[in-house]
Amino acid sequence: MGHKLEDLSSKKCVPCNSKEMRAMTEQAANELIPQVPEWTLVNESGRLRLSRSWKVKTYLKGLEFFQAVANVAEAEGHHPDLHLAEWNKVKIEIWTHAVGGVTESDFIIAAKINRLNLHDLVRR
Ligand SMILES: C[C@H](O)[C@H](O)[C@H]1CNC2=NC(N)=NC(=O)C2=N1
Repeated sequence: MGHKLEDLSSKKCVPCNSKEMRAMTEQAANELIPQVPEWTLVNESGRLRLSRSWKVKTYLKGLEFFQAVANVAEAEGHHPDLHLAEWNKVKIEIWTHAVGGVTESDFIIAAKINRLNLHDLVRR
């Protein structure tokens, strides 16, 4: 990945309760979004979050997917919202509850999720 203005996936999340934690503006978030392909920025009544959906091969593979994401989340101390609906539809939403919006930590987690090898779990 070279040194493309600090690859997000090689950064660490900062604690959500840290003092310098502030929600990003929509403009700042839009500038970062190209660095997390397939994620979209959604505005839920003024609160920004990152969202991405996948179809998994089986219900159990959905849970395996969640376990892989949970391992990233625990390592970073930053925890995405995990949804599994209609047996094979996984949706992950990431936002910083503590500030009611998105922070760089959310982008870092999204970048790390993008690097998971999900080949065996998701439908093509
Ligand atoms: C103290 C600790 O950092 C906080 O409780 C964390 C845990 N994980 C978290 N995850 C997310 N996504 N948002 C938070 O505000 C948050 N808070």
